[in-house]
Amino acid sequence: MTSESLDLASGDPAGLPGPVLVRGTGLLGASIGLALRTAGREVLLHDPSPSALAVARDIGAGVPVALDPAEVTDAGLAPGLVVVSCPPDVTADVVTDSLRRWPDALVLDVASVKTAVAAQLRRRQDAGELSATDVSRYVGTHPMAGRERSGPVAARGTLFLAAPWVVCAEESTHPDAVAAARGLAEACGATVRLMPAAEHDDAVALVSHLPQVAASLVAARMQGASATSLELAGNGLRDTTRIAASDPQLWTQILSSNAAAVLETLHAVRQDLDRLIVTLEDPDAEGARWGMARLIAEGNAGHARIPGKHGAAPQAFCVVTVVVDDTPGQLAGVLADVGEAGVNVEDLRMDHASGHEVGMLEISVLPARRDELAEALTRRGWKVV
Ligand SMILES: NC(=O)c1ccc[n+]([C@@H]2O[C@H](COP(=O)([O-])OP(=O)(O)OC[C@H]3O[C@@H](n4cnc5c(N)ncnc54)[C@H](O)[C@@H]3O)[C@@H](O)[C@H]2O)c1
Ligand SMILES: O=C(O)C(=O)C[C@]1(C(=O)O)C=C[C@@H](O)C=C1
Repeated sequence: MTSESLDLASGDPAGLPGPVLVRGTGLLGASIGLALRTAGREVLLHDPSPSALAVARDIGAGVPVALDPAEVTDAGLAPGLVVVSCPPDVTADVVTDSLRRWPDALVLDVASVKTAVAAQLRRRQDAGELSATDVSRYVGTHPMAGRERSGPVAARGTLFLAAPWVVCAEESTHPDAVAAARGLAEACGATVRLMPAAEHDDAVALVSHLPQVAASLVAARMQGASATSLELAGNGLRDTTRIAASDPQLWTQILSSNAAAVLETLHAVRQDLDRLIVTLEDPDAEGARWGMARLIAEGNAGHARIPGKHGAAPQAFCVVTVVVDDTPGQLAGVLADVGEAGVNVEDLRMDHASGHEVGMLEISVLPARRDELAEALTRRGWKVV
């Protein structure tokens, strides 16, 4: 089966079955709850951790409910869709429990690796623990958006805006389950990508799991660094290590359930690393400099292929850097003036120079607008560097 061979129901966020019960109210679950609440949907929450549940409720992600179907049905709150957003290693159990507990509901999960969950459900069907009809009410999904932080405190209702949301339907998946997944993704502002689970897992090994491993490996080298060395750290280190702050428990589960595909990418990286090491062992040897240049150039070529903002073709933006005082209101002031200048902000980041009470605000804009914006901000009294 290929991505194209699926003939699936079209999505309509308005047709998303409700209420939506979110099982697992951490980063993903609470973010989905927030996005759906903003879209005016009814969201029910459940999490075995009372504190995760309470925080999700307090930030407005939904209303906690008991898992007792009779109690929930009596209250008129039987879920039309169950979203399983718990750790990968319990996802198949919670999906199975949801299919059994809510025989009229559609069920989907958001775990980062898809073939493992599908295989566990198939085994349960083969063992007679789930019927084919039960399994047809389930579809595996994966929003390609997240953060390096866990738990509902880190949740954002805007997390999924313009992000791809992969839906891995099988031939046996009921079209209503796919339509519900599409409705959920679109209600959260994401863009649906239909893809077989195996193709998805190979893809994320390369574009998500390898970057995590690379960031962790680079950041791990900093453990033994002296304070003096670390004070020199600039954007190079920060850009390459943001996701090194991710949850070790979550990533152990992700990497181990996609081990074969991740291993393939790591072997390729090892070959490149070995190649580089050889050139550096004797940098003056014939061909060594060319070898180094080739590796960096290969990186240039790979980087140029990474899609830009909103999944559009890669585009080089220009950065206007403004020095702002580290005081309340400065950021809002600069942005208001950018708005006044009529220039669209394509990306934004803020850095703090260590030891100085100022921030460096980097405003990415289309190249054609850079000089105009720099002049407009300078005229308004901002220090543009
Ligand atoms: N973190 C990301 O960037 C990201 C992105 C996309 C998808 N995902 C996937 O989303 C899922 C959740 O990840 P997260 O980052 O929100 O993790 P998280 O640690 O922030 O939240 C997980 C929540 O699940 C709860 N939980 C544990 N066991 C449960 C059970 N049996 N039933 C219901 N809830 C249970 C935990 O108490 C916790 O509140 C994972 O499967 C992950 O692979 C994560
Ligand atoms: O941006 C981040 O912090 C992420 O961790 C996001 C990211 C990714 O690699 O893109 C990480 C794992 C998830 O399964 C999906 C998204």
